[in-house]
Formats: sequence, structure tokens, C-alpha cells
Amino acid sequence: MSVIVEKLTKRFTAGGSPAVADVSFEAPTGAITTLLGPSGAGKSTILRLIAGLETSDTGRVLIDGTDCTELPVQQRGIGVVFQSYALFRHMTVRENIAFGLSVRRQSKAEVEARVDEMLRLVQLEELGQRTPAQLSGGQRQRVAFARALAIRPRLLLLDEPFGALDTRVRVELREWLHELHTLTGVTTLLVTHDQEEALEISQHVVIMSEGRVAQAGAPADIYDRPATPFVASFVGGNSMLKGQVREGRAEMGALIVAAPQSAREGQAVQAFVRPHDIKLAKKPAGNGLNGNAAVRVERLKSVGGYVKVLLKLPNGDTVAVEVPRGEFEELGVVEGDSVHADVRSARVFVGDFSI
Ligand SMILES: Nc1ncnc2c1ncn2[C@@H]1O[C@H](COP(=O)(O)OP(=O)(O)OP(=O)(O)O)[C@@H](O)[C@H]1O
Repeated sequence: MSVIVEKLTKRFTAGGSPAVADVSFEAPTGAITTLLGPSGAGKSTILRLIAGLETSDTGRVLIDGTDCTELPVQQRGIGVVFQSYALFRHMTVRENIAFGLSVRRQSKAEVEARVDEMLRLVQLEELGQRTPAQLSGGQRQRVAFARALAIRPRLLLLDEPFGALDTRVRVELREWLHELHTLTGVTTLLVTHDQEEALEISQHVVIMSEGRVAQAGAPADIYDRPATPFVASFVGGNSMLKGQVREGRAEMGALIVAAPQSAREGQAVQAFVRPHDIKLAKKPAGNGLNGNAAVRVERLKSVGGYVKVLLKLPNGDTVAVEVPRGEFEELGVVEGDSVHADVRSARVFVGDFSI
């Protein structure tokens, strides 16, 4: 069941700036689509508009080709999981999962069978008689998924479902959700502000900024070809460098990369460089445009299998580089040293821009 959002606009205060402004996108059938963006970008509001929990000022929501804009929440066939567990505290896990089913007038045996199936699906077969207070945060969230999926929704909406959990559980559950989705195949729309989660888990990403869609596409597309300075600054951990076009090249202090073909002499540029796209060497490499750029190692930080190197350019700009630990040891530099930096690739934007 695909979801098509057409020109949705929502203002919470008359005359104020819209929380969602003329938003259109498609969430493809059977895929996980992520709405990714900073806080206040309008992600949750879009999800609530699709669920029918808010009414839009203008625009339409089509689920599998049917206009659902006016349809009451219960008739949309949607399962929702929020960040806060929203489980009933006085009910057992089984009762929580059965909740939506009982309302649908199914026989007791049918309900019990479906609850068993859901408990197996979320791997909590042993915990059906516990109450939410007797579960860990991760387990509670799995119950919330079981409850949302029990009604056989045609669409699953997830609003920061792992937002309240610690990093380790969050990463585990991300993998778990991926497997769950492979088993169920339910069209899913996930709201997150965590780009790693978005890039890892989804087949389609919609980047939001200030109530609007900044870019939509496959995760690799967005990562490799950010369409605007905002997207480049938000995704990929890029460092941003300012500079100018000179002789067909974008010069940012000591670092130089090829300028886009449309660039004219003297134009301002903004270059976004990913942390693994700078090659460091003790001696000038001489094979890149800027193989001889000497820059200062400002700070070093070892993080697991790689080392984060913060470089300071002669113009005062800083650039973050990630070097695999083995490579770093061969490089043999300490804070305060000078190294030669070669930018292997950068995304360059020319002209007037704002982030
Ligand atoms: N019920 C409401 N009443 C008034 N303003 C609201 C309401 N809900 C959201 N907003 C405003 O709409 C804008 C978008 O909020 P929304 O929660 O959709 O953003 P978000 O991208 O999901 O952010 P977050 O990640 O922080 O949840 C914000 O400026 C927010 O303050």
C-alpha cells in the first residue's frame, strides 16, 4: 500500500508560519520510508496528518490510491508506535496486544491466536503475563509494535520509536526492526532525527527542513548527492568550508577541489567534505589538486576502530577527518604537527546560498 502525500499544509496558529508547508512525497509500497530532519521540521505533524490525528488546512493523503483525508482514524487501517510506550499500565502484555483486536469484534479464540502470533513475531513469547512495569524499555517498545501490528495494518507509522532508549538498545532494535519489516513487509513511515538510523534502515528518505521537503530519494543518493547546502550540512557529518572560484577551481584556504562547470571566476563557494574524503600524509602527495596543502593537527580523538582528526586550516576553518586506526598509526602524527591534506571528493555549491 503506497502512501502519497499531496501538497499538505498545516498551520497551528492563524497567520503564523506553517508547521507543514506544501509537502508532497510518496512512501513506496512495502518499503520503509524515513522522514528525517532537525527538531521542529514538521515530521511528527506529517505523521499525525497521515494517521488522521490532525486535520490539514489544504492537501490530500492517499493510501493505496484512495483519498483518506476525510476518513476517521479508526477506518484508516494504520498502526502507530510513538516514542513513549503508550501501553496500558494496568494490563498485561497479552491484554495490551489484544486491545485493538477486541474492539474489532473477533472471537476470543481468534484474538488469542493472533496475540500468540504477535508475541512470537516480537520474540516475547515468555512475557505475555507481565505488566509493562515489569519490562525493560526495549521490551515495552516491542510490545507496542506487536499491538500496532496485531490489527494487520496496511500502513505502520513510527514516531521516534527508539528515541527514549539508550544507544545500545537503540542500535539493537534498529536491526530488529529491519528483520521485523522483512517478515511483515508492511509499508512503513518512520520519523527520526537520527541520520544513521535513517540511512541504515530505510529504502527511501525524505529530508525535512522548516516544514518543507528539502530532498527525497534513496539513502545513497542523498548521502552522495545532497541537493542543497542544508542537506549537505545535515547528512554525512560533513565539514563546511567557504571559499571562492579561481581558475575553474574551488579554493577554500589551503584546500582546493574542482569547481562545478557552471562556476564563474570570483564566485563564492561552499564546499562540504565528508570525514573520510580527506587523505592525510606526512609528505606532500602531489597527486591531488591540493597535494601540497599543509595543515595543522588541532585535536586527535580515538573512537573505536578509527581516529577523529580535527584539522585547522591557515584561514582558521576547521575540518574533521576520520582515519582508520591502522592508517593513523602509520601516519604517526601528534597534536600540533603539520600534515598534508588531499581532498578526494567534496560537494561544492556555488553562488548565493543559505542554510
Ligand atoms: N499541537 C501543536 N500546537 C501548536 N504548534 C505545534 C503543535 N504541534 C507541533 N507544533 C509546531 O509545529 C512545528 C513542527 O513540529 P513537529 O513536532 O511536527 O516537528 P518535528 O520535526 O517532529 O520535531 P521533533 O523532532 O522535535 O518532534 C513546531 O514549530 C512545533 O512547535
